[in-house]
Amino acid sequence: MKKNSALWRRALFAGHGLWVAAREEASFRTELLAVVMGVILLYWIQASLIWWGVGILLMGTVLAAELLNSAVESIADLVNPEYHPLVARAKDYGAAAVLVLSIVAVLIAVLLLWRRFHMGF
Ligand SMILES: Nc1ncnc2c1ncn2[C@@H]1O[C@H](COP(=O)(O)OP(=O)(O)OP(=O)(O)O)[C@@H](O)[C@H]1O
Repeated sequence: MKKNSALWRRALFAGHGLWVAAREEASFRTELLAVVMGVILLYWIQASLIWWGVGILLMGTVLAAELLNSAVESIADLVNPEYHPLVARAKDYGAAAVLVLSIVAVLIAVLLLWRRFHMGF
């Protein structure tokens, strides 16, 4: 496999990864839905620029973590398609990373709403 291909080709590979994840991974689709809801929420409460920045950063981080988790799952399934406790551990760690970031995102959304309706911006 040729390495370091042209930028446009690498962007195509990345776009293909996004497309496959959206098609194959239910968790990724759920998180895309959460991102749409997050954007609607930020728009609805007329969030300030800094909160838009925080929100976009968090949403992008959750999506990126899910993609990395899916990458780990694919490699684990390739290396060992049968049950193995280390595969379980690797997959559970990946899922835990996404869970931690998702909890952080929800807590920050609650903080944002609390600030918006109790203190304004
Ligand atoms: N080969 C395996 N060996 C041991 N445990 C496994 C194996 N495959 C899956 N598991 C267990 O099942 C869980 C779900 O794995 P699966 O590959 O189905 O991920 P998923 O449902 O796509 O999860 P996610 O929502 O994180 O993408 C893992 O976290 C792990 O505990």
